Amino acid sequence: MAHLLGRPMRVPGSDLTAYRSYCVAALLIRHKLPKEAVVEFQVHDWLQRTTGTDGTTIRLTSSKAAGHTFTLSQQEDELLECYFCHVRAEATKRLTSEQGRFFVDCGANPLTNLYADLQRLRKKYLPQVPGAAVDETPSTSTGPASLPTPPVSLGKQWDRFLEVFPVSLHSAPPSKRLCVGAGFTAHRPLYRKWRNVQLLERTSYILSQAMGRQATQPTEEAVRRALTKEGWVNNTPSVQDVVRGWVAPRDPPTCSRGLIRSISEQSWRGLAVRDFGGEKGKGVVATCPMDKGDVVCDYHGTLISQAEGRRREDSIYRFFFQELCIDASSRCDCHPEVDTYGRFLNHSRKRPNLKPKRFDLTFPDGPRPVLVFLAMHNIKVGEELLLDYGVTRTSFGGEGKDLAWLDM
Ligand SMILES: C[S@@+](CC[C@H](N)C(=O)[O-])C[C@H]1O[C@@H](n2cnc3c(N)ncnc32)[C@H](O)[C@@H]1O
Repeated sequence: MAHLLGRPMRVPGSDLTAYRSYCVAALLIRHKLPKEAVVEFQVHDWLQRTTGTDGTTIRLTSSKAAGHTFTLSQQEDELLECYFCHVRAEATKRLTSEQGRFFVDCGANPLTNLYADLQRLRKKYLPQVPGAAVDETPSTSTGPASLPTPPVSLGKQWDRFLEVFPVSLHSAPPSKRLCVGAGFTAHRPLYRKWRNVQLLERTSYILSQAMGRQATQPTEEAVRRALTKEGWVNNTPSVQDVVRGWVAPRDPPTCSRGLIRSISEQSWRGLAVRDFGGEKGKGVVATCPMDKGDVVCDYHGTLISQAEGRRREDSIYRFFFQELCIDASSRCDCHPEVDTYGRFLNHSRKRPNLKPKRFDLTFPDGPRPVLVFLAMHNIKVGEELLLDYGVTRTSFGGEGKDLAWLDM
């Protein structure tokens, strides 16, 4: 599915375990990480990579390596991105809680024997993949400060490349002449990455076309028809890759016990807080594909009456619904160590993908209403989760303020 290391590798598929392990191994070897640290990567730390700093920066949060940061090379970035979007997303789809697991096996268990995996992989892949050798030269570094960093800031270049040459389903990749003309002298990795992104978009588009309304696994014939209709000549996903890319929809969360647990433990899966910078600040993005109707997370805070909510000091973190208000201005007493997701959800009037819904649930300490957000349609990995706040300028103190974001 993705073209990595200069030749196509099938992801996901029968070699899923091997592929996943390859990603992990590449990282471990390059950065000499203790495997415990890797297993304890936090999902949102990983996602900080998208904030546009130099390349992809990962921060470790485990007790042994807390505060340890390193930067990925472009190849590692691609490997990890593919692992994250396809392999991990598929493996963790049915988990109710990710529990901070980052590298997981096909059963979504944290990886434990990474080096043994690596040995098998080297035998399996390296003879077939010229130039894919993982750099195992012992590092001269003695600590986090001297870990290797890539020579060029591809993260930044990639952001700019995308602005100049946006990826769409039908566009042709930019030619070398165009790339060089636009100032991208080291254009090859950017070009390859551009094609990978388009391939992924095309795969998921064809899947959506071929699946039909029942969202059942499409037949090869249906995929072939959908591909023929598009008439793409290059960078076309194979029929088999599209079919393999299908993931069974999850059961709708009718079980209130599951919902109560997710709320009580704040164990929402497939979410990450991302800092968009500027006035927008933080927001929440999907790290797993979500299906229409999924409960994404709750709005967690102190439940008070509307009247009390209005009396409280002006805060952007109050959510009013029906006769109630949830105040999430500060961290809640029940999860003082967690930044809960709901309070970071940004607004969109024109393209919301979440809608709020009230449930009246009976918790161990008694009944109470909760406010959760449901996916309005299927959501892709990396998509920002947005809801229509349903507010006007006057709700935010009215004229004089720059509230252009309310119209987005
Ligand atoms: C509940 S907070 C959302 C999280 C917030 N972005 C943060 O970093 O804490 C609501 C505030 O986020 C900002 N915001 C929400 N949606 C936005 C958007 N689409 N564009 C820019 N800013 C937005 C506004 O400042 C708003 O008052």
